[in-house]
Amino acid sequence: MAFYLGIDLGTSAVKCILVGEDGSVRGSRSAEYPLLTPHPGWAEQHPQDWWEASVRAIRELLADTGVRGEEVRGIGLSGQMHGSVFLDADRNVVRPALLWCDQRTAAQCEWIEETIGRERLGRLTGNRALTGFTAPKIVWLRDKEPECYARTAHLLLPKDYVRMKLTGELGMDVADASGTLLLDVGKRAWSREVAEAIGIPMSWLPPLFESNDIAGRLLPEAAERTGLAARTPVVAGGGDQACGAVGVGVVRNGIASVALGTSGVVFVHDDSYQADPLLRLHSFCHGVPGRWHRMGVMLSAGGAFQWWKNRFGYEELERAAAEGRDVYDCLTELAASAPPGSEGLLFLPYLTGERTPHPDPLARGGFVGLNVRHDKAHLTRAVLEGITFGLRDSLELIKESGIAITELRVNGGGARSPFWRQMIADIFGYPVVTVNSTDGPAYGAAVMAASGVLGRSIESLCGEWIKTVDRTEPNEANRAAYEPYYEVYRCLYPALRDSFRRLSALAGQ
Ligand SMILES: Nc1ncnc2c1ncn2[C@@H]1O[C@H](COP(=O)(O)OP(=O)(O)O)[C@@H](O)[C@H]1O
Ligand SMILES: O=C(CO)[C@@H](O)[C@H](O)COP(=O)(O)O
Repeated sequence: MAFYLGIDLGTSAVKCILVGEDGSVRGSRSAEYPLLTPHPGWAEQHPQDWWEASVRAIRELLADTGVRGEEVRGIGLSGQMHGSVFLDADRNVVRPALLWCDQRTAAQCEWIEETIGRERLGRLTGNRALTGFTAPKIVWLRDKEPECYARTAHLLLPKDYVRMKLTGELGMDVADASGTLLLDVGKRAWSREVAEAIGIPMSWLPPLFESNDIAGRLLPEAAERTGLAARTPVVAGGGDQACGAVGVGVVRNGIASVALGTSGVVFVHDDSYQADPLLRLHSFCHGVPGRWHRMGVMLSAGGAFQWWKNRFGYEELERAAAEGRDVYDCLTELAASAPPGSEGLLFLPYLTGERTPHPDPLARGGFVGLNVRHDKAHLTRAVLEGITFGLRDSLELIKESGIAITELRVNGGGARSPFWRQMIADIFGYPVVTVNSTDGPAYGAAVMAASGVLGRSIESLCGEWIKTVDRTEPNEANRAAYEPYYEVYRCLYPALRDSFRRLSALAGQ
């Protein structure tokens, strides 16, 4: 049988899956790597760690499944977006990569918008300068580490580094390149005008591909390390949001997806290029050739729930260990014992700053409305509700743009929870659908590989391989109960914005 390997280079781990030619998943394997936070608000990783973890996960996956290297006919890559991999002329890593969730570049974003002009930047790239994006990271390097800047000769995004180790080739797909702020998203080509305006050498920017283009073939040394066959085709792949959307079949107008990973994303497909006139949503190329998408991105969605579990979920951790259950399931069970609205308690999930709809690295979290009746169940439910209200903000921007949505498909770790899926259906007011492929971005990367190797369209493979398995309808009583809470939630950030700034200054952040 022929198999396609999907590699998703996440923020905490790389996940590799093998998909058979009928679309079924034969097996998956993950390998973790550390996240470095040398200063508050900074987030870095060593590209070499990504490569070593990928080698380990692929080897173990082949051993677990008994699939032979020669049976893998194509490889596709998905990855955390925006991270800056700086390479010297010999393709050695110059310094650890700055990641999508790194917040150090507020001054550089301001400088870029002043230098180019926000309106002109929007016209050229479809987007604003946001702290997570790649171009501000390059400007930061020039400002703060001029020796590293002087040694740099090539720029890649995280998964492109792994592809370079697999194939020896430099390259980037237009979906992931959209998050650099250096791409003319409408034309699917580098924007010389932007690069020159902010002084980024065009020679640093690699060749561009569509996600299902074959961007190289496996090197003999990479074949030896991974157990795959030399010369196996490797497609360009895409950023994890585009791959995740393909992985749940969001490849035509009308279907939106909600990704509950560390970040939280509401994603809609666009047949043609449509930038958000006010630049509140990200407007990017899709992983489907000749298609685009818009999305709103929350920085801490699943990440805020993970924080709650790590800091306050010790009883549930113990119970989960004793009963052989998932700690998140114990926490959602606890949350379900409080009513919608958590009896007057709201949670703001901006624990690592925010992007959509409040592009503010200094935004912070909080519980508002606490009273003596509240216990851990209320607080846990409020955390999930606050994250979901934050995602609803992105949905509202999408609706304001006139995009008609008929169905929401969920992916990411949070989508495993039926309780959270019901909450999304109730707060968003749309049916929430899960599909047979639960491996999200890694599955989308495998679809891209099959598309490139077989010469079939991504849409037709999605149509054949991806099926609905569960549908959660909104509960009208809950929906009505949530609505007034959402109205209050929306007022909180504007009211607290200045206090967040003062608190960040007091904490030296
Ligand atoms: N059973 C579950 N119930 C609810 N949320 C969950 C569950 N399992 C995982 N999660 C959430 O999903 C997040 C991880 O999602 P994942 O897609 O693996 O993230 P990433 O790719 O960013 O590492 C966790 O931080 C947690 O918030
Ligand atoms: O910054 C973005 C999208 O713009 C994030 O989606 C990152 O690409 C990684 O997110 P997780 O998959 O780790 O949540």
